Amino acid sequence: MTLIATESLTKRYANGVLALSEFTVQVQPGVVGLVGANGAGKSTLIKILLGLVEPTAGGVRVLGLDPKTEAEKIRARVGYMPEHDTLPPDLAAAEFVTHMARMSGLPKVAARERASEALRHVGLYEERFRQIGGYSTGMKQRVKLAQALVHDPDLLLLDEPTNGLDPAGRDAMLGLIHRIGSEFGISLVVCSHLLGEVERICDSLVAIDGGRLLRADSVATMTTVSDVLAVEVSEGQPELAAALRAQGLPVREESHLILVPLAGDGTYDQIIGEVARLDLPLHRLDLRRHRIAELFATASPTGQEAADV
Ligand SMILES: Nc1ncnc2c1ncn2[C@@H]1O[C@H](COP(=O)(O)OP(=O)(O)OP(=O)(O)O)[C@@H](O)[C@H]1O
Repeated sequence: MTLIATESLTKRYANGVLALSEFTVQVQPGVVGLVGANGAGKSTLIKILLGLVEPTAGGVRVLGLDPKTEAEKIRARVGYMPEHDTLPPDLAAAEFVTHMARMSGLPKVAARERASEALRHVGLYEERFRQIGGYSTGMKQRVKLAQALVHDPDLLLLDEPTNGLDPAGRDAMLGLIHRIGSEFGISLVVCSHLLGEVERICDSLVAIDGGRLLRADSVATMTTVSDVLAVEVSEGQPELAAALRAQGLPVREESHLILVPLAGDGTYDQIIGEVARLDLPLHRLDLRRHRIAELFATASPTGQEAADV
């Protein structure tokens, strides 16, 4: 079944801001990245999917349901992890997540059990009776994830789940998201302006720019091999680049890589020949993959921000 389908979805806020414009997309189950710069319209889309914000025009379906008339059914099957910290500092994580389970309609005992289970999944089982106010940012993010998971949803919507985390916290959160997708079989939509993160954990990607759909495709398709060779040597990069230029190759350098457009097998031979002649340690010589960031390179300046990371 299609996870999310929108048809010419448009949202204009009361202040005149056009947050989404004629946005049409079909998203299949899996781990889906929703990427775009700040202000691109990601949160607006999430809120429309949950029935929290009404679209100005157009159609939308989540798990085949209409958020306008079936918001309650959607919330029973969808978990939402908001971007900002909305957690009650005076409650223990176990109390809060149990409360959220009760709000989803679970009976008392089942709610308590499911809360413990969800907190165990996110790695907070041992700390579950401590007050949330004393938690680190990473632990708070995990409480937000546990409350989104507690009613065993079919779909999780995560808004910037790695916000405010240090590199180790980010890695842990991304690992957790990946595990939820692969082990629990739950579909996830992960909102992010960090393309590298999305590339790492998502099966497919919806790119949004200025409220418009830029592209929706599988990550594998977007990162197919290009016709540019990437050459990496651990020393002597300037000498090698100069030698290849002297051979007439249109060489470009990008940090530790020399990039050479492939023009038949001869290009490989020319590069290997020069590496051998200069006696340089060759680390890498292969066709470069397209990167998701390239998507935004030709988009508007707002998209550029997303392409920078
Ligand atoms: N309640 C609102 N009233 C008026 N304008 C809004 C409202 N919410 C969002 N906007 C505007 O709509 C546009 C899209 O915002 P949105 O929050 O959906 O983007 P986003 O991609 O989620 O960005 P971010 O990552 O910064 O949250 C922005 O210009 C924003 O200022």
